[in-house]
Amino acid sequence: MADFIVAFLGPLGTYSHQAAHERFGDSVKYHECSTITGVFHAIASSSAHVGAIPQENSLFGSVTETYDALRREVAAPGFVVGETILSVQHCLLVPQGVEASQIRRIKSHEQALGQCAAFLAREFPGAVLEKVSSTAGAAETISRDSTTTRDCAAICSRMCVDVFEGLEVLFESIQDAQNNFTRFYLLSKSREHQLPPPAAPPTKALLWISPSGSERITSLLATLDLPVSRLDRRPRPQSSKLFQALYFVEVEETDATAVEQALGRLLVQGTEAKLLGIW
Ligand SMILES: O=C(O)C(=O)C[C@]1(C(=O)O)C=C[C@@H](O)C=C1
Repeated sequence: MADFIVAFLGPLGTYSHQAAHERFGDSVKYHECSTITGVFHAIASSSAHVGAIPQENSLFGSVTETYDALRREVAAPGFVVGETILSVQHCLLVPQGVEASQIRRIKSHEQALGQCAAFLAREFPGAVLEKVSSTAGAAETISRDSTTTRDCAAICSRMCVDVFEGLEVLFESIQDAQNNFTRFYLLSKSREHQLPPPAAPPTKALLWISPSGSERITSLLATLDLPVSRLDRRPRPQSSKLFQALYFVEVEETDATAVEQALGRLLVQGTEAKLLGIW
């Protein structure tokens, strides 16, 4: 298993890193990427066997960058072969010695800023919120600049205090509800790639469907006739029709044969659709 490589949104200390480590442990190699889209590229270029990709948070909802990467990669390799769920507890980290009254800017991933919106409005109503590529990336920046920049904080995991020098925790568990979970897709280059240890028979699947001008998503879902558990809609700007969309459809309590037959029913009637994952 030593040469099984898992890609994640880095640097070390992100929730993606923790989710990957909880799922795969120490027996695999890890490959850091600087963006979520970079994780897709690592899979497509075979730099990694599997990527851990944040898909949905229980407080803030769908991870837009992931759906946009899935949308752009519709023609590229990449297949969801599993999922893993992580409990997310955010901290506010500052350079050592900095007090709350000094903070003017707060950096984090947009998901983390969104999950802490009530805390930020209550404690730091005047602060500038800066979106960066990851929570640990925010911690890395304030650590690197900590001697010169004393008005900046990062929202990230407590683990970042141990990963980056010169930081301390100012507030703990600052997300808008105690129960906060992020679900990650495990993306592989192809359907044939099995996850270690060998997976149980699949019960879930992900497809995209792009209704043409005359098709309605409701009738396409009726044709699909599978137990749909979630539906996400993203724009499809390259199409000729204004506001044309792609629908990401997740189904559960199903099996591979039922999914393939359902997809076949859409394709045979000329609907654009593709299987993006089965696990
Ligand atoms: O920035 C990180 O630490 C990530 O792993 C990304 C991410 C996300 O995109 O949702 C993962 C889990 C948390 O919900 C916050 C951020």
